[in-house]
Amino acid sequence: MPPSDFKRVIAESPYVFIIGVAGDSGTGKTTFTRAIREIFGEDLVSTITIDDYHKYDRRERKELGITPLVPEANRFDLLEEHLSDLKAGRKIVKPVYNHDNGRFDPPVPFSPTKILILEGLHPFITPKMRTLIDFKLYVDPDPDVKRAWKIKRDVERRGYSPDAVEREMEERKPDFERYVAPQCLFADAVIRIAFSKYGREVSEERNVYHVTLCQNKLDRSIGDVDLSIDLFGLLSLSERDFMVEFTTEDVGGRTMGALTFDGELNDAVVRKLERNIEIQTQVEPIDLVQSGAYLTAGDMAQLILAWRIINRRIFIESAPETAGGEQAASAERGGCRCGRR
Ligand SMILES: Nc1ncnc2c1ncn2[C@@H]1O[C@H](COP(=O)(O)OP(=O)(O)OP(=O)(O)O)[C@@H](O)[C@H]1O
Ligand SMILES: O=C(CO)[C@H](O)[C@H](O)COP(=O)(O)O
Repeated sequence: MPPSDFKRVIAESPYVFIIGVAGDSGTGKTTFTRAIREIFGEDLVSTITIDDYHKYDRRERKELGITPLVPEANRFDLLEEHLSDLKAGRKIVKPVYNHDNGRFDPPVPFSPTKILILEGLHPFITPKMRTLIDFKLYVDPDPDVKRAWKIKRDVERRGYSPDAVEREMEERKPDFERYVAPQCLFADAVIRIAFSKYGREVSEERNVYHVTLCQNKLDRSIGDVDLSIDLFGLLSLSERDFMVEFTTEDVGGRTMGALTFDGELNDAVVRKLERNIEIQTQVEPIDLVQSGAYLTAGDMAQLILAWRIINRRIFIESAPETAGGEQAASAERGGCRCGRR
């Protein structure tokens, strides 16, 4: 199938492709799937947050003295049932957890779309969930980045005080290490985020981070989307710092390809990249960057990741029997946390 046909093929196919995004609260799960939502649009993509499958409300968790990170505090049996239904094209009635008041709202009907993003603390926790998910992403910011994002978000949007957020993060840490972090062993891609090597203020003021995308090798490359540009020429023209590096990294005993970006690319580079993608995929220009603005390392990682996910989806179309299989990684590799902590 030529790459330019992929959007139509996905729209017409009965296959429900599930993207699982794992990571702690406020770690960028929604942010890093933005390109996918922008490319395919609301008709084709919907999102389920696993928070909706908490077993207890906030008050009950407090009384029981457990965090939402403990698997028993969640209804994974119901989530498995719902994922199976959605995968088979059936509607579900989904619970709703309300972060504003810490209680459950009435359940809502939810219809399957051709691309379903499942994001939360535990998307890869059970073998059945791992089998149902077609592409697994683990988002892994450095602890200091995670702290800064979480405080900003929870103070500004969820009404907590900075002290309360810090305290909660400390309390959650053991459960995070025990139940959430090991899931990176099952991921097809791991995104690591650190403050920019060009200075923390560059991150805080301009959203520029040092982003590494660790990836499994491709099933089979459709490889025809040429993201290549005359990097040296363009970087020489670039008004701001930008770096790109390719190495390999050990992720829980697996060797993954690691593509790192840091800094910003200016308008000329962005337009050329967008034009390349547009010509080769026939998708609308991906408006990640406003005119005259800069493409950050994080935007770049999103684009590559989006293309990687599309690649996996197309592979399934041509070899459906291989879909949803357990990845090579196994929790038995034991204890390792993405090989870096
Ligand atoms: N790449 C990024 N660059 C800058 N800030 C970011 C980035 N990713 C996340 N953030 C910050 O962290 C906050 C949370 O991000 P996001 O909503 O993507 O996380 P999440 O993991 O989906 O959170 P949750 O599951 O708890 O809703 C954002 O509001 C933003 O302030
Ligand atoms: O880990 C989380 C996922 O976002 C939240 O802490 C969990 O969903 C509970 O939410 P709240 O703190 O609003 O009661």
